[in-house]
Amino acid sequence: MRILVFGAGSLGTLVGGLLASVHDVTLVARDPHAARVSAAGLDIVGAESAHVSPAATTTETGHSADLALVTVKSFDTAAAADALADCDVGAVLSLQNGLTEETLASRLDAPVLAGTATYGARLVEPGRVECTGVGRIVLGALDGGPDPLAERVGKAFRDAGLNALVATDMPRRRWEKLAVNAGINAVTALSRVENGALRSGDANDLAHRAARETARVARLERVSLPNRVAREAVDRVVEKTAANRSSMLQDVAAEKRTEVDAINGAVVDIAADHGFEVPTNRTLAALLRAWERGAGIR
Ligand SMILES: NC(=O)C1=CN([C@@H]2O[C@H](COP(=O)(O)OP(=O)(O)OC[C@H]3O[C@@H](n4cnc5c(N)ncnc54)[C@H](O)[C@@H]3O)[C@@H](O)[C@H]2O)C=CC1
Ligand SMILES: CC(C)(CO)C(=O)C(=O)O
Repeated sequence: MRILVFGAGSLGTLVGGLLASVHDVTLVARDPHAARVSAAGLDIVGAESAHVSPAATTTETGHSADLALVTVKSFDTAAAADALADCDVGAVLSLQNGLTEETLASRLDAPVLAGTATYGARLVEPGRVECTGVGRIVLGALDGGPDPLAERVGKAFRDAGLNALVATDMPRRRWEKLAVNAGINAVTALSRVENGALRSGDANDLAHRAARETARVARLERVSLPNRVAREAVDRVVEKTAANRSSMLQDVAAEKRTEVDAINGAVVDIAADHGFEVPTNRTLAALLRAWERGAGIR
């Protein structure tokens, strides 16, 4: 399969690099990473290890591929979609956090698949990516149901040794992941704690409230996600990732823009479309945006 990875930073480089053992992969990245991969190949280290040689370029448009993986941060999704609109791609799959597929689908002709990724990835230096945890990629039709295209993509991922599952209930899975991110990311980022600090007490209560509101908005969107399931998902992920610093905490620590708009912000916006108020998500989003403005990155 000819696969274009749009936005090869940490996750895109890891997944694209693993896919390159079997498929024809092109990483769209920024220099010096793109130049280094072109010149000397890519080292994958950590929980996965390989040396592979995908193509790498900073050119964003004019590509032709069977599949485009979108792995930019959520706030770069619209720009990525506009660049992909000037490519010839058979399908698009987002592995991003937050609700980004709608942005892609509204700007692109190609079918857009939904995806979630729990692999851990860190770009250590140009040309070198660390797999910090072997997770799973789940993908499927954006509106749910069986999908032959998703099956082909899932097989292509498994052929390259990736742990990939094709699911027929992506709407529920996306909203459950959103509830987990809405509950964990903002709370850990604002209080500067590891995920495990959300096991109990006020922080656990706050994470549950954000997740419960997200589940309620999911149901307004006709996605069946009971409050209990969302709360339990938060607790399960907190337990499993207790020693992790959430991606949003890492962004705040590095004084980088966060994905709050596509997580708590998306919950607020979609709730508002239904005339519904989500005070916990609104407060978390407002605090993070205030921090971003104060840090001069918004
Ligand atoms: N890193 C991880 O372990 C995981 C990340 N995710 C999600 O995956 C998405 C990506 O995360 P990361 O890889 O960590 O972020 P990242 O910031 O390391 O990678 C994004 C890359 O896209 C590049 N980019 C943006 N616009 C571009 C353009 N127009 N042309 C070329 N390159 C462009 C940036 O330079 C950056 O290197 C996020 O939504 C994140 O939440 C999900 C699961 C795990
Ligand atoms: C699941 C969780 C919360 C793990 O840290 C995550 O997705 C993130 O940090 O963005």
